[in-house]
Amino acid sequence: MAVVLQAKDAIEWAYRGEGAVNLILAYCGKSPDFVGKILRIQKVPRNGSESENGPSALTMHECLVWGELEGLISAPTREIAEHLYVQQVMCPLLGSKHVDAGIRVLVSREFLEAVDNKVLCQRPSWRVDAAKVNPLCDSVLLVADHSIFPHVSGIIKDDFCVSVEIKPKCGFLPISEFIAPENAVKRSITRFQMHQALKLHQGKISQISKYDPLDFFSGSKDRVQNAMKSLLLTPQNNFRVFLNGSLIFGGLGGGADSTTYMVDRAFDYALKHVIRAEDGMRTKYFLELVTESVFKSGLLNRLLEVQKLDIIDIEGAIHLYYDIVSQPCMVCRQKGEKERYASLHSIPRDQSLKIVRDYLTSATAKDLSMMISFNSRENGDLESSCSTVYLESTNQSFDYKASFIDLDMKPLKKMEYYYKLDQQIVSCYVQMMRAAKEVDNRERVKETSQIS
Ligand SMILES: O=P(O)(O)O[C@@H]1[C@@H](OP(=O)(O)O)[C@H](OP(=O)(O)O)[C@H](O)[C@H](OP(=O)(O)O)[C@H]1OP(=O)(O)O
Ligand SMILES: Nc1ncnc2c1ncn2[C@@H]1O[C@H](COP(=O)(O)OP(=O)(O)OP(=O)(O)O)[C@@H](O)[C@H]1O
Ligand SMILES: [Zn+2]
Repeated sequence: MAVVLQAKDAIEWAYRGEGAVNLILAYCGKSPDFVGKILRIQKVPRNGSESENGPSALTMHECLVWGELEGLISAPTREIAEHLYVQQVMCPLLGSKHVDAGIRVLVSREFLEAVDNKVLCQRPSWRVDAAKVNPLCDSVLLVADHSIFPHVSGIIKDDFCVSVEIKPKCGFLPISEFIAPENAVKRSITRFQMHQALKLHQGKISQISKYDPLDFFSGSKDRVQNAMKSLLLTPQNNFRVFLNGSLIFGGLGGGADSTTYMVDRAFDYALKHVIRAEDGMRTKYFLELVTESVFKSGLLNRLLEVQKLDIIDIEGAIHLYYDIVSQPCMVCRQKGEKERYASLHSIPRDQSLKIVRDYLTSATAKDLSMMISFNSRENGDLESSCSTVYLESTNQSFDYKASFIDLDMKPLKKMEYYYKLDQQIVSCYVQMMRAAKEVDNRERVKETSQIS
């Protein structure tokens, strides 16, 4: 008999965090069906009406793009279609060992309302203002809790588990021939770095991140280590650390400017049950441990391949989008350069569909996060289904498990937004660089005139 979570069950679920689209609850009860799991519950924007945002299946054009997936066209709701997407697209690409697609659990409206009320005071206020739990969902996702350590028997071991969450963002520079000459900077500066300038300008962050995705994906241990140090200095929504499921570093509830993290000594101290080292040294060794496991897992090579399914950049893919939705191409119209993109507008439909499908898959891969959980291996621990990593600095071995989370399908209609955002990011960056150069020049002129 299928379980349907009721209002009374809400007490056993505690707020864990959230992103823009989903609310995450961790199980704190005793039912073996739920121990070690989280619930991923869809939210709905407060400014949208319930019926507009209630469960609906894919659009007609999305069915064209994703129609080859088994059961997709007949999927009665978007949630079911998205679940199929994770199972059939993202799992094979990223490796089923690293993805828990989860199972759908039925919920009553009363359960969703009870949860919404219960977690209200724990959520960041700007997230509360933006969205609430979608009361119209009839099911939610039950997924493994990657912030605690899984064990062979399914039983959670009674010791310390530390886990990191990293949102690496796009790890390569585009080389598409369709990038307009005025946007050539995209070939040499990462989208992440340029986006930082826009976020700063919009007041979404107070400081530019020191993190460079190219370091993280470089394949060089020193550069990965560098990326880890930068994440520690400016975590934003790219870096979090949990101890036994509780956040000990990084911002709760996502968002770009996280400031609610432990700093320096407190974080170092919190690691004392995990990293055997003197005060002040644990953070450094912990970063070494993460670097080592990121390296050993080979996860980034795989992720980069999926990100690189975006071969012609949004500046190319947008033209195919307009063909798929049978609308006049707004970009060609706006640019008045029809000839330049004529080759794109004349490719066979099945190829357009594949390129856009790959673009959207890549968009998921550019936005997902990875979680790596660690459990110290004691001498007596013989049996382990996990990979192990050795931390030379402290002479400790750890079991670790690496997983990807947030593998949502990106809506096809977001293509227009992606194009606009891309142009906005580049133009803001170019303007900021120009302004910085002018200031620089003025200072130089001033210095020269002072000397002479
Ligand atoms: O466009 P980006 O790179 O800002 O990515 C968005 C993320 O912003 P950030 O990583 O902070 O820059 C954004 O993250 P936050 O809400 O800022 O934590 C979302 O992940 C968004 O995806 P979706 O709309 O929830 O499906 C993300 O949108 P997608 O581009 O992945 O659709
Ligand atoms: N399986 C999991 N195990 C442990 N923690 C998780 C899991 N899934 C999500 N979380 C936590 O909840 C947070 C929000 O989850 P998620 O990224 O899935 O939300 P989202 O709304 O889809 O995000 P986005 O804003 O990127 O669209 C994550 O950053 C992570 O800290
Ligand atoms: Zn066009």
